[in-house]
Amino acid sequence: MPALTESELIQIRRHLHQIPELALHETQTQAYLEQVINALNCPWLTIKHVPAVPTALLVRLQGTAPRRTIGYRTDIDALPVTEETGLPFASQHAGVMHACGHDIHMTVALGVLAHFASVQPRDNLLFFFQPAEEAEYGGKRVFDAGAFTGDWRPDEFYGLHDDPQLPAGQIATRMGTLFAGTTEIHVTFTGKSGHAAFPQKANDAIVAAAAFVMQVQTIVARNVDPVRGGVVTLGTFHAGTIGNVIAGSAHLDGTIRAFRQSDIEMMQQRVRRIAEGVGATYDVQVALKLIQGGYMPVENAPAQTEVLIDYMTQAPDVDFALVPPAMTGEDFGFLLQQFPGTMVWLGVGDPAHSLHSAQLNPDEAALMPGVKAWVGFLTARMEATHV
Ligand SMILES: CC(=O)N[C@@H](CCC[C@H](N)C(=O)O)C(=O)O
Repeated sequence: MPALTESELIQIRRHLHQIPELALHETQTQAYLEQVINALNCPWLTIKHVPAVPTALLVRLQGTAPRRTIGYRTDIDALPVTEETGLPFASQHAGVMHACGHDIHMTVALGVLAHFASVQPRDNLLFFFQPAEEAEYGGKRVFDAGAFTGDWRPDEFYGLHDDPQLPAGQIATRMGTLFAGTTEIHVTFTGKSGHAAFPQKANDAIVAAAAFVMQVQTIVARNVDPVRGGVVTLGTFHAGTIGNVIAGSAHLDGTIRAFRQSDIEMMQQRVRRIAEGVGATYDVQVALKLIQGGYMPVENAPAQTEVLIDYMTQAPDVDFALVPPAMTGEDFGFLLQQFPGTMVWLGVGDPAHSLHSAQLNPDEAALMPGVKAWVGFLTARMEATHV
């Protein structure tokens, strides 16, 4: 049974692109992945489901002479973004889009899996199709459900994320920290609604929330070591119904980011203190939730990353670059705390658009080089005598 051709990869990617689903709701995506995997008809392949996280999918390939189990993880969820690409294969799910390129990630994973379903690997391979990367920390949920135990325990774990700023097909990573750790901010300020003409009879939640927005900007400016950096972004602000009614409540969502866990904890503490201060100053009630879940900093493990960089640098058909760390988050950071391994970027050549853009249009020319780089690396890794 042959591995997937470039046109088959493109067909798969376009199908996945049309059926994006939000975190923990990836039922159609999971069914399609299983359909493609079952069609491989591979006798050394086993599929496992995780009842506690029903949209997760684990696939194990039995090795011929295994000395270890090598894990490869891809995320499968999408974002609440309304697609604006105008592509003929654009999202068919209103308000949901693969705006972070997880359709590309899944397709590369299927390409690698299909190769080792046609050429039995020497070591065992574990493919993890992970729900809920953008929110709800699916990697940690599946780990906590005990899915990575016994024969399903990887000795090392690898994964990729696409990067529109890099040329299509380029692989890029670094030793040490690749991505930030993050914490979601969810906060509601509750005051008292009333007539716009009588502010003295009401308590304006928008004014309190606006003060919060401005004050948290001081965290990066005044509390974080400027050499290390950090991010506090509030991405939503919902309040009020009409211009002549004072809003009784305001809800905001955002994210805290830094490369060190100690900085993240300090920033969480500052957000908490500022929210409490705003509550006291403006006499509003504050309901604050800070959720880190599994979004730990993504730390590439020294031994595996050195081997990977050596391979990618020397492989004649791999375009490889060393890159600085980025403030993107990834719950693969949690899995890399449990199992040593490496995350890389895969360039998808769309520099006009960032990840999470409604117009993101990754170049499909990245698919085959992505598959080949991983097949080459995993094959070399399985031939190596050292662990
Ligand atoms: C690669 C990527 O874009 N990941 C997301 C992860 C989000 C984590 C969490 N929901 C948060 O918002 O902090 C990212 O936004 O970086």
